[in-house]
Amino acid sequence: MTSYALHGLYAITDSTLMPDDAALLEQVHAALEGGAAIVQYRDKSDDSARRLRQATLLRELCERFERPLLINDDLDLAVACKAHGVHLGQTDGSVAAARAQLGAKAIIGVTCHDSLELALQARDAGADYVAFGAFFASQTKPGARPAPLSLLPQAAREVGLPVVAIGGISMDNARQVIEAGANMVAVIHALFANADIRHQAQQFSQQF
Ligand SMILES: Cc1ncc(COP(=O)(O)OP(=O)(O)O)c(N)n1
Ligand SMILES: Cc1ncsc1CCOP(=O)(O)O
Ligand SMILES: [Mg+2]
Repeated sequence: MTSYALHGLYAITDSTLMPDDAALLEQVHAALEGGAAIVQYRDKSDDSARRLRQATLLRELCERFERPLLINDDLDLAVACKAHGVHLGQTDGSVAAARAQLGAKAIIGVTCHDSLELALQARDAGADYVAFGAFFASQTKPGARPAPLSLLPQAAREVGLPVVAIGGISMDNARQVIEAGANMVAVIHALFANADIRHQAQQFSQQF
């Protein structure tokens, strides 16, 4: 069981929008000031030294705000940088392995695409939240499998875990997924491509 609130804006980093350490830290700092409840380090590069350095810097920054840092895809990196959790896609490893490595208090999230069945499996395996999407067209991941809004009320009723909505979430549609049952909105482009990240984070956070 985690002691962090799994509710509100879930900010996910993007190495193209944050090309170096300074930009990464400045942009995530602004998102935290604006009220982001959770941060995920998502970096698809194979530069392991940079990944460990940046993840460690972000974990220290998040701790100053008393917010959790999760690592996307990479359990070993999560362990190495002492992150507060990990986000696992369907091919990113098991919840059991993550729990064994990270401990009982870690936050483990699982991608469930458009499938309630995958969410029930993730819950039974010990996940702390489930993530569905893409609900809208995503600039960051244009090929992401679409998910219908009708999944959210079902998931809120049947899974019994906090629910994350992801994929093309913007200030124009965040209310739709929240009203349908999402406890968190995971956002990349509409947050970090904005000229005023702090204000944008405030706007998203105020939707809850
Ligand atoms: C909060 C959250 N939800 C879903 C994802 C997507 O994870 P995955 O399907 O493994 O895809 P990649 O992000 O690894 O491309 C996520 N990262 N975070
Ligand atoms: C990682 C991921 N998984 C489904 S959509 C997506 C990208 C979300 O980014 P954006 O908020 O820019 O659409
Ligand atoms: Mg993944």
